[in-house]
Amino acid sequence: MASAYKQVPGRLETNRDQNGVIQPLLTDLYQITMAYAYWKCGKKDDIAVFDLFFRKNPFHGEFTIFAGLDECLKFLKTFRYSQTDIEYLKGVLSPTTEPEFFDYLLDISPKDIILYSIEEGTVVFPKVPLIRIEGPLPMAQLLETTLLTLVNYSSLVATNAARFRMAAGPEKSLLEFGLRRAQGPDGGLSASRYCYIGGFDGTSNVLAGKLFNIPVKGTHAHAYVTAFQSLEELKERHLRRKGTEESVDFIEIVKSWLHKLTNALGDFKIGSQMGILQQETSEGELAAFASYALSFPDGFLALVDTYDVLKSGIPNFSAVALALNELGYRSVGVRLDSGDLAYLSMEVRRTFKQIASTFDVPWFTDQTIVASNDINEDTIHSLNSQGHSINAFGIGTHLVTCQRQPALGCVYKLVEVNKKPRIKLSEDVEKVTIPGGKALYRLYGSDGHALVDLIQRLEEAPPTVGRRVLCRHPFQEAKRAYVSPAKVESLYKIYWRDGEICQPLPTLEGVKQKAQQSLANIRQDHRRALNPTPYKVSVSDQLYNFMHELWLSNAPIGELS
Ligand SMILES: Nc1ncnc2c1ncn2[C@@H]1O[C@H](COP(=O)(O)OP(=O)(O)OP(=O)(O)O)[C@@H](O)[C@H]1O
Ligand SMILES: O=P(O)(O)OC[C@H]1O[C@H](OP(=O)(O)OP(=O)(O)O)[C@H](O)[C@@H]1O
Ligand SMILES: O=C(O)c1cccnc1
Ligand SMILES: [Mg+2]
Repeated sequence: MASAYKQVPGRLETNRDQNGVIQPLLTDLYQITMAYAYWKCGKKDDIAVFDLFFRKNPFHGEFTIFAGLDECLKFLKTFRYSQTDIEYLKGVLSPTTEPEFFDYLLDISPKDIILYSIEEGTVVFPKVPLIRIEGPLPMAQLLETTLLTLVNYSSLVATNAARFRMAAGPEKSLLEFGLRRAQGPDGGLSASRYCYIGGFDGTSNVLAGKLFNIPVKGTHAHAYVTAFQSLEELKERHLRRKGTEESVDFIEIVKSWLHKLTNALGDFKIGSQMGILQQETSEGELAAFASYALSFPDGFLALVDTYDVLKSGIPNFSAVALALNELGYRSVGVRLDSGDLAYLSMEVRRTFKQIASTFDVPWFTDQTIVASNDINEDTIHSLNSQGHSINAFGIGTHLVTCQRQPALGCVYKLVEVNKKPRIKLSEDVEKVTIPGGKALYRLYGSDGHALVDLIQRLEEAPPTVGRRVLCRHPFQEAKRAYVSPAKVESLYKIYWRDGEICQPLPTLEGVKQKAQQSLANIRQDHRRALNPTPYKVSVSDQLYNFMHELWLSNAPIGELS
């Protein structure tokens, strides 16, 4: 896998990686057949404008995080058909294809393309072009599928991650555990990268950590626990007292702590049982925990649900943690991977508190409780309403597969050719495109929150602070409002021109921060999980009239008989 990623040396980017699978042939065949037909009928130098946008926010929500731009730009930077690509295409296209077309393809590059885009990480809304591509029609057409594949899943999973973050709140640690359940290795890598942008703190995916500089984190699996049956199996039993050369028999200390715990907490009602009883703990589990602690005395975190969380996992974990403490090490906590996570986390916390006061180890109360097991956004909301004591969530399947909505419907539509606007009509009004190249502004109210996104024609003067501007619903005539913005933000920048990236690109960390800031700028009611308020996306009066005139002139008048 690592070799699928290659270093891309660049003027503005250093140490950035590009996924080797992203190349000009990673597209749909029809892009190439259309390019041929454009070329053959004399349209190769026509100048086209395409908009990339989506029509509906995912997950019954009212916002989306725009992601994938960095990869789109790297795709432009490396876009070249290789000799073997051309040989392959010669075998795929019809034998009647003129040979000069293949010379044209061999030579083609995005040097005459201009790419305008919203900044990666920005909160975006339906109908708003996220990216605008201007340039020779065949080249602009050839970019469609690849740009869509780079933006669609990235934005979807970043949005999903942002929703999990909002559900969990800013204090909880969120770890992405999805690689094993993702849609293939590339889906897994993309998920790790874009979940980080959306607000996760780390991933268990080691390659993602290396490639994208994301913190890698993890615990251990049930296999590690079931690999042990008794303390006798442990070949290594010794641990150094922290900061000294003194080596002591750690296993003896662990055993004595289990004794102390069962003596002291014999009457402590934990769950439905009357106390911690040594005969109910699993010795194999104790051996697994002790041996893991010997390997990671400063980072000990145990998976406690293999046999019975309250009767075995927690007593065994506590014995090992207190033995570590006796030698100067601080354990980290536990992971719960089954059962009622609200109830168990509360019982575990209560037990930690009791142990903390019984043995005068106040820090023990705050040992980390990680929860995992098929967690989705609703589970987190439900846990919040029940009350729980979980500090960190490990989330895989539902996060990376975006179970609630597996695709964001981003599309790429032609809106202008040779300065002449194009409109795509549809029975479904929502599918009618907004013609021509457009400018985009986010207008803010005096409380600092975004009020509306305003799309204008390029030749219009930008809205200005304090000056009333008419914002119209793009399709419903009666829906319109005046806005006097307290702040106006122009959302497009040119990222690609003259064959190179022409903006400094933020780091992944920068994009992550942008996402959080941008989310904070929209009102809470747009962000809430249940029945959020739609954010307004409007067009200027001039654009409204322009598009509706074009609509009428393109819609054939029927004849009834
Ligand atoms: N308190 C809770 N409130 C709501 N959902 C919960 C709560 N606790 C756990 N869950 C969720 O309920 C589901 C329980 O799934 P399931 O019954 O398959 O697992 P389990 O029996 O606990 O564990 P396993 O089968 O993995 O041993 C999981 O999706 C989990 O995230
Ligand atoms: O549940 P997810 O959100 O996908 O999170 C990832 C899961 O991966 C591991 O399970 P494992 O593969 O060991 O299988 P399990 O379901 O039997 O625990 C881990 O214990 C989590 O439960
Ligand atoms: O580190 C973990 O606990 C982990 C990693 C991947 C999947 N499930 C759990
Ligand atoms: Mg599991």
